[in-house]
Amino acid sequence: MANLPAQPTLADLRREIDRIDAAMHDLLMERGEIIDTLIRIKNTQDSGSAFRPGREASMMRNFAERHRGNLPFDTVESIWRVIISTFTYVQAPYTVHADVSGGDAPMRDTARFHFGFTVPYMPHDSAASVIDAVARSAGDLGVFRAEPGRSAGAWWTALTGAGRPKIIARLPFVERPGHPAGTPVYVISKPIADAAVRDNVLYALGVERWRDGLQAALAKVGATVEHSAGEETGLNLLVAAPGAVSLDDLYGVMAGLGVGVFDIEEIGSHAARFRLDSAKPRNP
Ligand SMILES: O=C(O)C(=O)C[C@]1(C(=O)O)C=C[C@@H](O)C=C1
Repeated sequence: MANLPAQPTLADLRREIDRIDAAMHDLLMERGEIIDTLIRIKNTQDSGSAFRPGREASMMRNFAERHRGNLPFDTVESIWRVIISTFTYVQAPYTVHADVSGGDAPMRDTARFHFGFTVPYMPHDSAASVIDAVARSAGDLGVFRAEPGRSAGAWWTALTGAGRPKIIARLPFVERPGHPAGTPVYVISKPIADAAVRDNVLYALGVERWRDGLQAALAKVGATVEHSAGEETGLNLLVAAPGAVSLDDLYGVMAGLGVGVFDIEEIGSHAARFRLDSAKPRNP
């Protein structure tokens, strides 16, 4: 407000708004020049994907922590999600494939909020079809609803095996009551070696059957059952555990319960969720 007289006119204020808008536009174009150099440094074209979920999570955390004033944080988050996702796309074009078997509207809102409109959105009628599309692509992303019971079948078992797509993020990074695109989703991509954030690790756990006390026993090591699906061969679980928990710890939990395990495989990892407890903007 340094350039304004004590009693500004509407024209004075609009001049200031024009000055700020031009500065923001200049800064975004300058950001684009940095991205041009970053493409060479990161060798994005070789790996096929520029997505770095750990970096994105920490950027969003910083914005949530520093935000002040009357602009709703929803707007800040959506603007920067679009900036970051679009600059990811500028580095290496990708499509977002979404499993809309639980409804198209929430997935479309989520995809547009987190990836904007420049990045193509492709709906699929099953998780299997999303995983297949990502597996066949160079650097596409897939999104599934992360809420229990919202996706049919043990879709996560298709993520097992070296070279198969893996979960690389859980969105939104910043959780809060009344989030405008609050549907929690897992994001998958082909494995990106230097992109993994291991705050939370996800496992496909195949057991012979459900056993009372299974959730309580997993909770003792900080693990949770996120999804479960029964099949003729047994029960498939999608288990989330803190990064410090090892495969041996999980085998130990199952052995302690006397539950036979036929498979435990890591199927990805993601950054710890960050909670913003009030959706209201904080005042300066
Ligand atoms: O930091 C990087 O590695 C980038 O590619 C830059 C950038 C960004 O635009 O800020 C874009 C994509 C990544 O997912 C993270 C951040």
